[in-house]
Amino acid sequence: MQNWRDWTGLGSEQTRGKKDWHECIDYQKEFETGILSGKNQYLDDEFEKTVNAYIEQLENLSRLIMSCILLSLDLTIDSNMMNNFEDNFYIFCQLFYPEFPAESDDESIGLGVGEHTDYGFLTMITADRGGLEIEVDGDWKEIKMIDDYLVCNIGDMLAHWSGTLKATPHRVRRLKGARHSVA
Ligand SMILES: O=C(O)CCC(=O)C(=O)O
Ligand SMILES: [Fe+2]
Repeated sequence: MQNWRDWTGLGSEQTRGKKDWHECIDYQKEFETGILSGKNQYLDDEFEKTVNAYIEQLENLSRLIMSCILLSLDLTIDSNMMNNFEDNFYIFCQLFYPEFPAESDDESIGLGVGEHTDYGFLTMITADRGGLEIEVDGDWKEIKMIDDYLVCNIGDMLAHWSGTLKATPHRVRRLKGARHSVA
């Protein structure tokens, strides 16, 4: 494991004391020095190009969404305001959820991902099938995954920074069959 830029095995991540039933590979914005320094690890050069092209698109989309959110908060968008979002940080996760073992009575295992809010500003999710649920007024609602669409969740930092927006509580339920997502 190099500064969390690596593979995390099944059950190594926990939410609320329960093992999450997924494995993941994390990539982060790279820094030369400091606590977040470290290099991402890619399968090969071609894969590195693909991942970075996708991340660049997500960064552009995030800035666009942030400018819409600023407008909705009645904030004047000037270049100073948007500069705050130039020097960004991201974590890009490829997640694999294997089929949940039907017979398992292991109480240490929770869900695909247990209930949580993300700690960042925005999270963009795409997946090859459903399973993601968000909490609305105390009920869990399944999010339908639609081809060519992304799900965008508000994270703790944006909730705190805006003072009015709410971070989206979400989870991934136990699944029959495998699921892949990127977030
Ligand atoms: O796989 C998903 O749909 C969501 C993953 C997630 O909540 C996370 O990585 O924080
Ligand atoms: Fe999340």
